[in-house]
Amino acid sequence: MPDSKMDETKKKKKKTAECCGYPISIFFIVVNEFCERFSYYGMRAVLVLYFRYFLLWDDDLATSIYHAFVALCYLTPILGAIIADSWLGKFKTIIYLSIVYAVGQVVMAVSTIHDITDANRDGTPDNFTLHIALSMLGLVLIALGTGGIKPCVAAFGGDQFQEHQSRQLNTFFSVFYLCINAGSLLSTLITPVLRAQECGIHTQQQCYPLAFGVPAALMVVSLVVFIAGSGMYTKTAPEGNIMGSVCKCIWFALNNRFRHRSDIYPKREHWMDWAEEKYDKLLIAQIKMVLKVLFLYIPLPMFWTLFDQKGSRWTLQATTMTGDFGGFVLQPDQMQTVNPILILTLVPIMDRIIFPLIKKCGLNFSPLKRMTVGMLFAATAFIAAALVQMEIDKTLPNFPSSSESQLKVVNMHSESLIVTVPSQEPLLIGSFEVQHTSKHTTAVSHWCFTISSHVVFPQSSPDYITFDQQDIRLAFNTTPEINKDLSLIKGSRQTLIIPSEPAEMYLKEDIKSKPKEGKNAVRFVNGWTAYLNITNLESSLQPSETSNYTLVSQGMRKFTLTDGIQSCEFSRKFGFGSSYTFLIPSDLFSTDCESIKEIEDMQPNSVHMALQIPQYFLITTGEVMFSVTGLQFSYSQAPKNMKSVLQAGWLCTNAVGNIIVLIVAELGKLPKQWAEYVLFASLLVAVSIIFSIMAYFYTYIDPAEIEAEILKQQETDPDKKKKKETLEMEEKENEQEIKQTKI
Ligand SMILES: CC(C)C[C@H](NC(=O)[C@@H](N)Cc1ccccc1)C(=O)O
Repeated sequence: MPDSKMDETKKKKKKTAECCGYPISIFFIVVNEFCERFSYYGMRAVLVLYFRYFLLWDDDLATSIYHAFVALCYLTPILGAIIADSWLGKFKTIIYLSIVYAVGQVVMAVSTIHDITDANRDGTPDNFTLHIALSMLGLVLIALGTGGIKPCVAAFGGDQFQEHQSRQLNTFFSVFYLCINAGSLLSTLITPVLRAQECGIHTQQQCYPLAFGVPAALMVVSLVVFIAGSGMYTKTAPEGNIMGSVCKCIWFALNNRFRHRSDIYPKREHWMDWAEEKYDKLLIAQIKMVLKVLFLYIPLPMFWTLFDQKGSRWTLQATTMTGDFGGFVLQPDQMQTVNPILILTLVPIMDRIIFPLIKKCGLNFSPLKRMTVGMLFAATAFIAAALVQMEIDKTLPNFPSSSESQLKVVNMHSESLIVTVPSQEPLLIGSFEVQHTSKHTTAVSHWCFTISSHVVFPQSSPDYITFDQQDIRLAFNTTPEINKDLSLIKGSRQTLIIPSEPAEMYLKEDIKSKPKEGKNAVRFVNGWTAYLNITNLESSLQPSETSNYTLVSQGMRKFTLTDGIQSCEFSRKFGFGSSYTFLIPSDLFSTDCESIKEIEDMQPNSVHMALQIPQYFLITTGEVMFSVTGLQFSYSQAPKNMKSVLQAGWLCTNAVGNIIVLIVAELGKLPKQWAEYVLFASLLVAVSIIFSIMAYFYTYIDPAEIEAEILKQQETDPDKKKKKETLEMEEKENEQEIKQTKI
């Protein structure tokens, strides 16, 4: 950096106003970060639902595009850092990219207004292509904006501190992290509520425009707050195409080293020293500092691979648990908010109590040691998750394997039936009609058998049944006896519905995994003599017909049944993750829906979501030790002109971690979820051991000190002094020439 520029920066630094030892400009930066994170996490909280229920994409497409977007948000920091450090400087980069970001949020919000293409006013968009195109454009702009400014804001915040404020500088990164989490916590709580409102010009629909509009407004506020602090910032000027110079310098060093590979040339201390012939000592020293830190970052993505699974695997785990906390009910995806809540409590506890206590005990808990311990905490969190999973597995239904089928028989005929199936005791199934006095007694039997290859029972056997692979024969004691060949689906659960006319029996496939998002799957079998309309069902039910499953949320749910003339209401309280088949009898209306019987296809979740709190506590403790320290470390170990670049390198470890999650999800899982958790925990322990060895060999530096020393050396070095004087003379001559041409 030319001396004149350094002096300028120093002079500007002296002028900064302070409050309680902190530069006042910091206030604008942390408020800006709070609003920006509100905007980002608020939009993210409703994004998958928008894909799924507005654009009507299937689950796979919705989750893939969502993860691709998140990964892009952590890859674009490189671009932002290059623009900031080489061209515009951090201040201008933050302003320009924030504008791009705010425009992206507005485009996204506009894309969610169904009325803009709903010409026939049926409540659904008529031109999905336009909505998709707008939302994709919005997302690309958002990814560019959020990722682009991310490395600049943290580094710009650090730049506001002067040399005597090193203690405050460390606290700044903690406060910065608190703001991130306060913003994300509020938005993840608020935006889903906004989405649940109804709004629209022609028809009332879920209010996505409000859910995306509020984050857009917050991004505009974030930009305004940042600009408001403009007069108070310390702005370090960019030093031309620094990334270009770095790449050229590395290339030259590698080339030069290769050309001088013979033993006759004396060895140099570092391979970058082979650039000395052409490049400034200062630049070489700065590159060495950056490369040393980047090398240390190689194992870090593994931490994020585990950390990012709390948004996917752990939320899925929560869907198999119950969230009834007595006074309030927590939805599975709301469990994630435990992370920012814990951050808000753990960061001050660590900063004020734990770390000072460790220091008092005389232990050197250096940044890299903290990061290693953070990784180990994350690994333990996954062990805790595995233990919870084992508890859940005990309560899960015994689903058939791929070579098995499970069959349940429901008798809605007016008399009891004896059903015989291969290798089973004949079953006496009470008539639906005669058992309705006891509401919860079900006319059902449920058993499991393995479909083996062709088996022939002796012809003389009284209950002879032949089944060939998945084909089975059932015999009923009706007169005349009914024999029915049925084809079962392997790896599936099915119900044989025997209606009032047994010969018309049919198979209906049952739910074979826990319903999504902790919801409950319900279906009805119509034993009433005419068609029935039931609220929440897609279409009306013909006599003897069984509806498809429909999902209902936890809590008291009411269903109205009507045949067009009479109607009655049926209410039931649901827990989490259950499944029921409701049998509608022929005396439905005379008993005012009281005679409806239920069959529990799948019992409600019984393991409580509170059991996930230890794993959240462990991973968040790990996050505070790893992520807050990493942010601080990346700033403190970076040379002045590459602060944003190193922040971007740090964020890149997160992007790689996210990509690993995507690959793992694609490759498939281990048969047992708990085993996968243990595998990830073991991998992270192995990686943290490698990292601790690498950290052992790392020497902490003060980049500013090294830079100042090299500059001083260069001042006194006659060769360099001469070079500098010639350079300055050349510059002056150039300026004069330009002036003359203007005249
Ligand atoms: C992890 C990021 C690189 C850093 C930071 N994220 C957090 O601080 C998370 N604890 C935020 C969060 C909020 C809600 C649900 C999960 C995570 C960031 O976003 O900058």
